[in-house]
Amino acid sequence: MKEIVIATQNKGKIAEFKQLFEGLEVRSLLDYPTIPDIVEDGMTFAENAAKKAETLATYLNRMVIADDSGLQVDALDGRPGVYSARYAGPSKNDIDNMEKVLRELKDIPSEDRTARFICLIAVASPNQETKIYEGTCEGIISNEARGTNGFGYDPIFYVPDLEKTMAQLTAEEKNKRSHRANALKQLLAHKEEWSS
Ligand SMILES: O=P(O)(O)OP(=O)(O)OP(=O)(O)OC[C@H]1O[C@@H](n2cnc3c(O)ncnc32)[C@H](O)[C@@H]1O
Ligand SMILES: [Mg+2]
Repeated sequence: MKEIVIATQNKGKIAEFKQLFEGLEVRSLLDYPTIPDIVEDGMTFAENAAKKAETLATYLNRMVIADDSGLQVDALDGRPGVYSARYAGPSKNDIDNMEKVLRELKDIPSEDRTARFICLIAVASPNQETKIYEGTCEGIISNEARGTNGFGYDPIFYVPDLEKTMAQLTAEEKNKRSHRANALKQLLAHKEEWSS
């Protein structure tokens, strides 16, 4: 395998997958601008990941992977969850999304600000059953945004054992422990299930 296609338009994810799949050519939806938007109308990360991977796999007639991911905050009953990208509205603005979470947690003490990132990676190939792998990463929602690395909710996601937010980690540090890295480890550990 020389090339991997990932059904995502998210530049933050693409940059991480390029590092995680070191040595492989990584292509994404940004390389296929004529493909219509894939509507993420699933109730779960798994459904959305499968839909993104299967849509592009059918279109390109080849194996494609997709990542559906998000933030789950315990004090918010799991929100933003599958709505993470559009939590503060359809413009998918990271700052607005973080501000909304911080506002909703305003009166919540740090011991009750537990949260996790979740990533579901789907592998789809024409005429084959889609396989799904999961990774998580535990943390605490900080009181303010800190750091400029990464993307999405990284500046408000505090990693207790490193005493930094995810956005204060280098790409290498994030890629050692992230939900995406953990899902990818599962995918690679079960290669026999999807490679043919
Ligand atoms: O669907 P694609 O095109 O892959 O891009 P997207 O940004 O819409 O991606 P999702 O539908 O999977 O939504 C995931 C959202 O969850 C957040 N998120 C996911 N992984 C993250 C990470 O590693 N760090 C911070 N936030 C993350 C971020 O807000 C993403 O936009
Ligand atoms: Mg999306």
